Amino acid sequence: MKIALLGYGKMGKTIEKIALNRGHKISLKANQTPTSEELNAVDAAIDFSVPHAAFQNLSACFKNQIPVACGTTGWLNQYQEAVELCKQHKAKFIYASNFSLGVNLFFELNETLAKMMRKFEAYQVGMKEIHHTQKLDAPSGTAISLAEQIIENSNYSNWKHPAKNLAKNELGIEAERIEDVKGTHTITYTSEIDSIEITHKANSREGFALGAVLAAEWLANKKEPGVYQMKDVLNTLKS
Ligand SMILES: NC(=O)c1ccc[n+]([C@@H]2O[C@H](COP(=O)([O-])OP(=O)(O)OC[C@H]3O[C@@H](n4cnc5c(N)ncnc54)[C@H](O)[C@@H]3O)[C@@H](O)[C@H]2O)c1
Ligand SMILES: O=C(O)C1=N[C@H](C(=O)O)CCC1
Repeated sequence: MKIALLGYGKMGKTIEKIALNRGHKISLKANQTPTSEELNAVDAAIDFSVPHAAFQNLSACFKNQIPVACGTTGWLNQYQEAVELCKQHKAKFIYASNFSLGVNLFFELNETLAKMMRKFEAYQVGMKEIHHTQKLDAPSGTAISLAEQIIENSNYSNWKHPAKNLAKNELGIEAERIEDVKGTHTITYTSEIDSIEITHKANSREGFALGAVLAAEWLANKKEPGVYQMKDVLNTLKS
């Protein structure tokens, strides 16, 4: 299929390699919001741009009914508005804070662990994410997704970054920036007696890129318009 890459930076370039290997054509590489004319020449769009541009790029896709997979983080204050606009235009949309298979398995592990630990009040939960120094947002989108899963399955009521002066029901998220780190997320349950820790470490950007291409393929083949999740894509691949 013909793909538009909205954002041709580190991720856009990695996605291009994976998409070409899977037989797709990159018809547009844009570092600005695409025009309707540009969008109407493609079958699907993949947005890995910058936080302040994501909503505008998505709106352009929805208005032209171009299926769009969005991996850009740091714009979630406009997510509900994007959902409404997508529905209004009967478009197809997936946002994932993390498209990699490994992190999506880690999400399942995180949810299960949170459910297991819910009744053990002696344990405090902490979260830390580490990314490269060019990252614009903190905490990472993945850390926010992980925190939301824990909050849904525990007595924590909200997350806080930076993780300072935490109230009893606040889950602290620490963020560190180190040259060239692709993405590491650690969740720790600590009591006076011991600690339980789970970590996901991305060794390259290829996992994110493959997941995004799979999501764009899935959306382009999907008949029904709607707002979908990476879970829907992975469930289809499993069956
Ligand atoms: N969901 C995931 O799996 C996942 C994985 C990695 C990165 N990300 C996110 O993807 C985004 C991009 O990451 P990156 O490492 O490629 O960043 P990057 O800075 O290397 O690339 C971003 C690109 O977007 C371009 N850009 C600026 N304004 C634009 C606009 N209006 N329209 C389109 N493009 C525009 C920039 O010129 C740049 O080339 C970030 O938000 C990051 O957090 C998500
Ligand atoms: O490199 C980035 O930037 C990443 N962003 C996503 C996030 O914010 O969670 C996914 C991991 C890499």
